Amino acid sequence: MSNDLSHSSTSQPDPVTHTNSFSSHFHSQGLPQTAKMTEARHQVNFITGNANKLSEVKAILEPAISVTNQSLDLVEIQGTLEEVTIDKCRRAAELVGGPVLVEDTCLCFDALQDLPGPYIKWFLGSIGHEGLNNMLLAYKDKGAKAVCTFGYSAGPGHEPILFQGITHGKIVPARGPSNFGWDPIFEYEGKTYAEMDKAEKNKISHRSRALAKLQEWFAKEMTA
Ligand SMILES: O=P(O)(O)OP(=O)(O)OP(=O)(O)OC[C@H]1O[C@@H](n2cnc3c(O)ncnc32)[C@H](O)[C@@H]1O
Ligand SMILES: [Mg+2]
Repeated sequence: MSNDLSHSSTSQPDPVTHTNSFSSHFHSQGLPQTAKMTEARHQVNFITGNANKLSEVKAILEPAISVTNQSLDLVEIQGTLEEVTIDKCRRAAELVGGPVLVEDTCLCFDALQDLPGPYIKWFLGSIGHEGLNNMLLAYKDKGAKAVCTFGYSAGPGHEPILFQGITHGKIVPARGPSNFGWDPIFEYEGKTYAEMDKAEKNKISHRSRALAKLQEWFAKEMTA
């Protein structure tokens, strides 16, 4: 795929186990001391293999926060979207040996109790836009949530902090260019994401809503 930044698989550490409830990871619930940033204040190292995600994150965060990127092939566990992001973030921090930002995107169908959710990549790859529409044929309700969950870790051993953004829309037959994932079948206020220009999508997207929370947190950290 042209938007895939992955080059090769990287050896993975053993899975990290944790006992904390993920709700304590959300930034709105207080900042753990361990999350204080040091020299990485105006910079994040975004670990993703997805070039489209990277370009949206850069468009939204830069120039205030500079974004570097490493494309690592991170294992993604099964679980809730928060569990997936927390685990991904811990693995990334271990592999990189420093501060990291990761992100996991879910597409949740209201009629299907939020499935495919974190497994949307595999559904999209297997059955495509038409198949995803067909999954909802039996239901009147075509509502869907695009959910973006960023995880920031100050480094190995530092608990991830989560920033989540949600945009409600509906699933429609594909309209617009097929450059980025399921953009052509996710409609928000009459336009699919794919029919919007980049700036328009970045104003209302699940990703920009999550990044607004990250920016707010960074701003507080810088004045702390
Ligand atoms: O390396 P990572 O960051 O994990 O990148 P990825 O492409 O594997 O991404 P995810 O694991 O988060 O899987 C999400 C799927 O949804 C797609 N996707 C993510 N954000 C999207 C957006 O804003 N619009 C359309 N499709 C999107 C993406 O291409 C994947 O198929
Ligand atoms: Mg992925």
